Amino acid sequence: MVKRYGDRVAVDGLDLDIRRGEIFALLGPNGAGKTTTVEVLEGHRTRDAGEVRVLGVDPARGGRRWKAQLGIVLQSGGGDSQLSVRELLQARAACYAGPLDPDEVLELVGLTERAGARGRTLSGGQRRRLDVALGIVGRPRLLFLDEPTTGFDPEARRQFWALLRSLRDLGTTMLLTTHYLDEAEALADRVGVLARGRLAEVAVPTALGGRGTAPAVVSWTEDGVRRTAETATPTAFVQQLAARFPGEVPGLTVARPTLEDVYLKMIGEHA
Ligand SMILES: Nc1ncnc2c1ncn2[C@@H]1O[C@H](COP(=O)(O)OP(=O)(O)OP(=O)(O)O)[C@@H](O)[C@H]1O
Repeated sequence: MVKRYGDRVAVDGLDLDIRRGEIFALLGPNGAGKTTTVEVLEGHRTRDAGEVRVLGVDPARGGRRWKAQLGIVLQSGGGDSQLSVRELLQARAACYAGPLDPDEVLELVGLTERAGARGRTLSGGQRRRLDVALGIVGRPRLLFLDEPTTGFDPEARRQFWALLRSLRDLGTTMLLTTHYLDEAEALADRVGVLARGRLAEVAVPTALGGRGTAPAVVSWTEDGVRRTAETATPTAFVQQLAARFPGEVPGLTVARPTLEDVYLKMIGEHA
């Protein structure tokens, strides 16, 4: 898929398959083309070239029945309304042929106690939950989430992850964009890294950038100095190291590259 804005190529030959029932995280620096990609898939933007199918349909030609199978979690859709949380959700549910029960959705996103509150009196995290509730009440087969947990406190983020996992268990396919690599690691079945409108790599989070086979870094403190060594056989290395010390090896850690490490390296190479 190709998308240009004037002479600027925002998406440059993207080739991507998202599997039914998976959570796919699209990563990439600001301006990499994530939002543009998602908007083309949603049918909100036209593309300049390439073939795109979403639930078997070209988004440029998708009709109402196709649209009704998509859920889109926008950045704060209902937050400013005078309507109550329940009324907003009931109004949205009425747009669909086979919606979920609005009260069950409130329960699922943890907003039951705020059902009577006006949208604008919700906290930031509660608004985001409402955004998700609005996105899923139509029982979508495919859910798009654009940076869903921005502004969440750590506990709310964990709860939100659990919510997305339970949606996956119900069979919902999800495409999310995020700048939080821990979020991608915790949630995604696969991640794709976009850099300058091109896909640098698609992999399961534990294998991205050769992470699964990368050497381990062993660190310890010896004679008051912090030492590190890279090794493909950390177990043998630590055994030898342990033999040199009478008890515990001071400050011992064994680490593999984090998702953030490989991501930053990948982005650097594609800059
Ligand atoms: N409507 C537009 N008109 C012109 N250029 C645009 C438009 N929308 C996006 N762009 C450009 O296209 C490129 C990709 O933007 P896009 O918003 O898709 O990136 P992104 O990966 O979602 O970034 P972010 O992480 O900041 O949300 C950027 O260079 C951006 O300036």
